[in-house]
Amino acid sequence: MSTIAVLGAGKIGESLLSGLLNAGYSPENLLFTERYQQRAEELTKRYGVRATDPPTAARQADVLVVSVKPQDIEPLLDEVGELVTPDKLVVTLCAGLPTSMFERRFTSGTPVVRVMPNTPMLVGEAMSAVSGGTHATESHLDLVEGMLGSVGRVVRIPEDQQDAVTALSGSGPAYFFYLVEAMIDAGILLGLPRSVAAELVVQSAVGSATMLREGEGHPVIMREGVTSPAGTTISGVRELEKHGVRAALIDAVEAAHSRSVELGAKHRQETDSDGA
Ligand SMILES: NC(=O)C1=CN([C@@H]2O[C@H](COP(=O)(O)OP(=O)(O)OC[C@H]3O[C@@H](n4cnc5c(N)ncnc54)[C@H](OP(=O)(O)O)[C@@H]3O)[C@@H](O)[C@H]2O)C=CC1
Ligand SMILES: O=C(O)[C@@H]1CCC=N1
Repeated sequence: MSTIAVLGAGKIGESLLSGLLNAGYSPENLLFTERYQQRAEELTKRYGVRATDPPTAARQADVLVVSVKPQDIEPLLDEVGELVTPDKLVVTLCAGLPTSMFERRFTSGTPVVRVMPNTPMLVGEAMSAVSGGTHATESHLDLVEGMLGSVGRVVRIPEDQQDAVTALSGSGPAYFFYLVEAMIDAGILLGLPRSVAAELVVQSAVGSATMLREGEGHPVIMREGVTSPAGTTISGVRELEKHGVRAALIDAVEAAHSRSVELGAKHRQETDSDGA
């Protein structure tokens, strides 16, 4: 089995480590790097996975998963760039950053696969979208799809759709959590104990998500099924429309898309000026 190193075990890096262990990956086949010793020790204690430094990870692992913030990418690439050779596979989870930027920094021919996952990976329910760079072959993509398929669902997309995916499913869980948070507040306003409000809202979210995934209908049909003539739901829906919640959600996703494009802009310009 390939050895996988997670470079930057923050929120998504930890979710990946945890998801892979839950899916049956052996701790011996996993490595991670973290900047702070205390965080590294905590993760090793929690997961039994070995911490190391980025150059050692680059030498020892077959698959390098880059999961630092886009703003932190340069120092990491300075540290490992020359050690990354075409026998390795680089998987980047970084929002906005194009595969071409990584390819320029590693030995020529190194395969790079760009992935946008999301944090439900922690519970084996990630949504991940995968795009191959110039040197990624079908077998590299298969390997990445196998790895991410063990922690959720995977789609393959052209790289120019990655900023849209980042805005929709990469950031998406935050919008669902926001909605749940607001609904729990509403329950509290109506006098329900917090724990009861939370249970009611979370189970309603799980039930609705299961219907969306397993049912055959469109979300509009499912919403109509809840909305009785002259009933309670239509009074609530009218308020959502009055407050422009649909437009606000569309604007939110569009703003996240713009930010993803912005995070990659500098690196795309460098690639263009290199004539790559
Ligand atoms: N969170 C999410 O839901 C998702 C995130 N992503 C992408 O994943 C990446 C990480 O995001 P997220 O997990 O939220 O961010 P975090 O800040 O939680 O995680 C990044 C981790 O990398 C560490 N780090 C930074 N530089 C280095 C380095 N040179 N060597 C080792 N470790 C380093 C950071 O340490 P320190 O704490 O010291 O900064 C931090 O622990 C981003 O590029 C983001 O776009 C993609 C999909 C979803
Ligand atoms: O907020 C972010 O930038 C990252 C990318 C997608 C989800 N979290």
